[in-house]
Amino acid sequence: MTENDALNQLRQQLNALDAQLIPLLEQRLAVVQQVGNVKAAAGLPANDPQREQVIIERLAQQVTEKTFTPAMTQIYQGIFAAAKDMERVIIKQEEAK
Ligand SMILES: C=C(O[C@@H]1C=C(C(=O)O)C=C[C@H]1O)C(=O)O
Repeated sequence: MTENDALNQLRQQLNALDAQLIPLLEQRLAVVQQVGNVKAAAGLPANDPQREQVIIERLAQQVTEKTFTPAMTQIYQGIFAAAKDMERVIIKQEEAK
């Protein structure tokens, strides 16, 4: 197998994994949208660092390959940032009403 074949095969594995991840991330964003609606109604801020800390600690327990923990934490920090941006849009829309 050439190096190019190996790269293509690995990228196909990534494509298959992404095909599983994307619908799950979409489901997560749909729940985040609902959280944004609840926070907007309750006057709560998007950012909840304590809750994020709990998620980060749980993922550190769940990750079986411990050398992946920093990368996984980084991924989740990106997820939190995107979630909070979405929530802030919802909260702002509610405040403008
Ligand atoms: C979704 C929430 O809002 C924010 C986003 C989080 C997330 O994406 O899991 C966690 C905490 C909050 O900073 C929440 O408060 O549960």
